Amino acid sequence: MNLASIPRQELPDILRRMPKAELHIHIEGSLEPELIFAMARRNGIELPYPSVEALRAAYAFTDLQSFLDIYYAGAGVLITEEDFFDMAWSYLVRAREENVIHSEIFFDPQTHTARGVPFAAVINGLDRAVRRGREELGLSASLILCFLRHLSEADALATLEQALPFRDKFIGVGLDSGERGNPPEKFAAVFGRCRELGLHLVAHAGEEGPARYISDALDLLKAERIDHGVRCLEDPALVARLAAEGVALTVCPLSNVKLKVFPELCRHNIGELLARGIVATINSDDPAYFGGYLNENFTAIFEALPELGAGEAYRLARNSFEASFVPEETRKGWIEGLDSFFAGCCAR
Ligand code: HPA
Ligand SMILES: [Zn+2]
Repeated sequence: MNLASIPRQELPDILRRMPKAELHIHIEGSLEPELIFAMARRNGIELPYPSVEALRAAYAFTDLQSFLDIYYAGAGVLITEEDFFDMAWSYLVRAREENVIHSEIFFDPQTHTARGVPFAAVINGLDRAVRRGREELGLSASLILCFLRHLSEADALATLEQALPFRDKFIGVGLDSGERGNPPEKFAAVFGRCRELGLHLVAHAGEEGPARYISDALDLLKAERIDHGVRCLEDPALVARLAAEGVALTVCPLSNVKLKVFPELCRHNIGELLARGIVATINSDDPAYFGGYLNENFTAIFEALPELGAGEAYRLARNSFEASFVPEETRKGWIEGLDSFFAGCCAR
């Protein structure tokens, strides 16, 4: 397969059409302003914004915390099982249109249970959408429960207890929310317990927090993947370790620019991460808030970085399958499908 023979102008179309997995999407971050207004109306909730446009105009973030404030406020319209179903279904339909064939979806139960929404309403709504997605869209999807790191470990442990009766409805746990001042070690005990339970483990680290949080997430939490992780380049020994151990990073280019992790897309380090042999992937994070779903993240970053070509497109899609939590056989089948897709592109 001579990927170098593929002309650069064909890349946007190839990026959109190629099969891929998404491994870093917060389902609450897929809640579009239109859906926020529809749910507020049907649940009798008054929003502090007069219109969809006014709400969208408020999406001018200066950092992670300024985003989280508005993201948690938006999630306040989610009340019933139906709301959680509708949110997830709308994401899955969109993902299918973008040729996402597998998605590992984060959800933040504490954002909802703290408001009195039953845990069962959250997970049953999401699970119903995931199952319908498999059946009707042919899209493989699973759920990852995230603990909010600005809350206590005791709160995370209590959330895990609430989740255990639904153990078959999620495949792993993650760690999200404000990173600064909430280091991985704060959650070592709850991650230890999740590990004993056979859950997959991931953690946000090295988005706003230092490179040290990435190594601590690996050593103290035994995280199998790192969400974001882009600040690893500040520590050359860590970069060598990530590459040698094949630790995947779920990178989110549009999110990184909106939250000022990088000043502009053309300054993003995804090209360098790949060049150093890191298993990097592209993801949307919170697409309703950051200006694009998965394909928009791909096309925008490829347009911004001249060092990304067809070889990198193939590598990123392949990494997304290799880093996914599906059985080896499934992964192999998807990679064969990807190989045929790219062989077709070379032959044209
Ligand atoms: O990018 C993120 N970082 C931390 N917490 C989050 N919750 C939703 N998106 C994010
Ligand atoms: Zn995230």
